[in-house]
Amino acid sequence: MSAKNYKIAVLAGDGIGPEVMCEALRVLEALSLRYGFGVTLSEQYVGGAGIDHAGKALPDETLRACEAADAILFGSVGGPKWENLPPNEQPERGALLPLRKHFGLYANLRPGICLPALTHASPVKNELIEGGFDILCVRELTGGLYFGQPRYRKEIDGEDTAVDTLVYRKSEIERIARVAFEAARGRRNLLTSVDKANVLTSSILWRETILEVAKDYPEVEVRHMYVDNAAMQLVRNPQQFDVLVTENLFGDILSDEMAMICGSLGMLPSASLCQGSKDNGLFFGMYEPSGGSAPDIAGKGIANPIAQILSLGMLLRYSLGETAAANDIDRAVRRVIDLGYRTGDLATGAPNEIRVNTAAMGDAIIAAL
Ligand SMILES: NC(=O)C1=CN([C@@H]2O[C@H](COP(=O)(O)OP(=O)(O)OC[C@H]3O[C@@H](n4cnc5c(N)ncnc54)[C@H](O)[C@@H]3O)[C@@H](O)[C@H]2O)C=CC1
Ligand SMILES: CC(C)CC(=O)C(=O)O
Ligand SMILES: [Mg+2]
Repeated sequence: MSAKNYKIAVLAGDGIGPEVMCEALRVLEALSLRYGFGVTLSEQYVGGAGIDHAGKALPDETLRACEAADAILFGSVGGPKWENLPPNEQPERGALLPLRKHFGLYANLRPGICLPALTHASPVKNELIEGGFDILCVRELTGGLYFGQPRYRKEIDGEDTAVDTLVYRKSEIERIARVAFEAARGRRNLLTSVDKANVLTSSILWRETILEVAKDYPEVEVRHMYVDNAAMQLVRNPQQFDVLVTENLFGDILSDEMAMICGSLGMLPSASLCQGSKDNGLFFGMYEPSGGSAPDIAGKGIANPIAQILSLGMLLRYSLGETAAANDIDRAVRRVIDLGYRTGDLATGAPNEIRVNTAAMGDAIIAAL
């Protein structure tokens, strides 16, 4: 039994964020009792909630709480209420991206696991994914189009014109490549690097750098794939992938596709980790579902809390080193899915399904821990 006390900044955010966060915190409480570790939560406003309560998307107090924490558990931000604000004040550009940049969270791990019992919830033909599949998307998170400068909108030659810049430094590609190769080494030793090297100069550098880093990992087979083909191959034959590494925008898009072929965006967690590890092999990180605030279902109590709960599992594993507790979460989620528990996003109408809302899915997972 450990006698540790961990500090976690909890940023539930907007839309379904608070609803799914509530279930993750109940799971955390159950695990802290089971394993005897203490948790001090600092619950803070972020995103639209930050704007409404403190006048900006990332209030100073929220940032300070994150800086003081061992890890950040994040919900989601954004929604129609705030989308007409100036772009840099909106929840996404005013809070989420600055948090990623501030903490240098360049390595975004998105595990897309299609559990065998969920193949029927996937839009992919079932004969193509019999037995499920397991893909790890390693997305570069602090570079590329989302951060590149210059970025502006102004009148040029009498016409309203907008510019975003896709820029990557070699060192940024190299460090994400190493994360991906290390991950592949512990899995099926297969790395697919996704780029657009037939068109983009940044992708040519990306591909060259991947090949250079590959020399340090001779046991890992490297495949290169253009992003348009990758989008198609994911629905044609997802089982061909093991680890997939790609730049920020491509990873954003492909990971939503990956989530859906696993059954639902509500299943896909994520870990965003910073450079290097603490002395003990653990990382500072921010953990959040891969999806957004889902305004279309927010406030109804029907969102799937699994992505948030699995994100908590990643936090326990990568930032706190509470491996047994993390394993309990993964096992419990598999068990409730095997037992037939389904929120609306996963339901197919099969006779053995037990339709549940957000809270009841939380109850089922806690009971299965
Ligand atoms: N990390 C974050 O905070 C992110 C925020 N956003 C923001 O979220 C807002 C909505 O964006 P959308 O493009 O609609 O994407 P979204 O990911 O919020 O929703 C897409 C679809 O997936 C469904 N969905 C997502 N999570 C679900 C869950 N846990 N359970 C059941 N269904 C779920 C939604 O109901 C919707 O039909 C926008 O303001 C966007 O900028 C989007 C992505 C990530
Ligand atoms: C606002 C976006 C950059 C967030 C997003 O879509 C993501 O992280 O997947
Ligand atoms: Mg996204």
